[in-house]
Amino acid sequence: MENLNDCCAKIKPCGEAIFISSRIRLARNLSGEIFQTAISDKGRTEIFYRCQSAILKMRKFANGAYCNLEETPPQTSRILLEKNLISSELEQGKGSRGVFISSDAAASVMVNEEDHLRIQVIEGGLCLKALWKKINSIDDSIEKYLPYAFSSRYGYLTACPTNTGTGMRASVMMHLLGLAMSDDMEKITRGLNQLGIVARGSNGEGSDPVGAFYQISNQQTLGFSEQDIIERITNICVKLAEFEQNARQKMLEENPEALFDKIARAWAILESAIMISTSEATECLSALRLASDMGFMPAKSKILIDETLLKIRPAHLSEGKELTPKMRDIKRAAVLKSAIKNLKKPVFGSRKKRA
Ligand SMILES: Nc1ncnc2c1ncn2[C@@H]1O[C@H](COP(=O)(O)OP(=O)(O)OP(=O)(O)O)[C@@H](O)[C@H]1O
Repeated sequence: MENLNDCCAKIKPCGEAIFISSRIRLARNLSGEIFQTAISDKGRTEIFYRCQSAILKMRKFANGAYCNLEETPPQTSRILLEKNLISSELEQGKGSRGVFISSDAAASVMVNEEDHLRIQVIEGGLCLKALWKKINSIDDSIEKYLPYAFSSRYGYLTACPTNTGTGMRASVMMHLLGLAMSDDMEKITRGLNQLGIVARGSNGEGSDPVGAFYQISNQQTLGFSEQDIIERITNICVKLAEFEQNARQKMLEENPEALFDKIARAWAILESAIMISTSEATECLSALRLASDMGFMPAKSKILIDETLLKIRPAHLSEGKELTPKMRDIKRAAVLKSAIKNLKKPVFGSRKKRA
């Protein structure tokens, strides 16, 4: 089995433009077993070991890394959370629970989260169709060893009824700063809800869309096939990206001063702050991301910007040390100052015709 840190190091931001990353997760439970919400500690531990033995029969997980969250220091589990390898529900949960990470770090299986199993795959860009093939094959392999709770009428049975059916959430993380700056996101979010789609913040359920990073995913899992859901989310995300491009273009034509001011201020803050919070830093980096997309900074700046967005998050910043919030804010400002030195300052005179 691989070392957890080496495995995590394989996760690298890829500097995509509007479509940052795609994710599919499947919620699965073992047939005849009590759901997490009502199970005893002993029952939870038994489920954990049953799942562990099945998952480790697959080479990609046996050669990957494994983390038992009951025995893991919070600094390590926070790193896994910040890398999106686990959810906050698993991180904050109690009792026997853990995560198995594949050798390429692109797939992970959480055990004893809200459901007995939460299988997930993540990749950069808009690629839900390819991810579906991948996760479907992982799901089939696990099912060879673990019989799933399944009803021919309802589909996969889950701890929360909102996941029953396919048990699938397909999501795309998008950078929608143009729409957010034009105050259109509230209207769009309402429209999406009417279509059974939800726009969450970048940290998932209940999180704020700091920096206009939105995660677009399906709300409905019952009555549709997996392919239908994937096609629907893909089409909607393509449409949203079109709206975003239009919002950027409109801003440039009708109110360039506001756009340039936002970017210039972001640069100035990152260059000179003495202490800075994660959310303020994320907002500023988000503005530079937009500058890079719109041709005011080199396109390749996005790789460094995305790496920095991860580096400034609390657990990554602390590097295993106990830092107070103030110490973190001071260190974050220093990290940003040095990152900025490797970027070209935005120039507003020259730009590509269209982002
Ligand atoms: N497209 C994506 N790219 C990268 N990370 C993602 C993406 N979608 C979700 N995530 C991450 O996955 C984690 C869980 O997200 P979320 O809470 O929305 O879903 P869930 O736990 O699968 O669903 P549910 O709310 O139904 O239990 C979060 O940390 C979130 O940042």
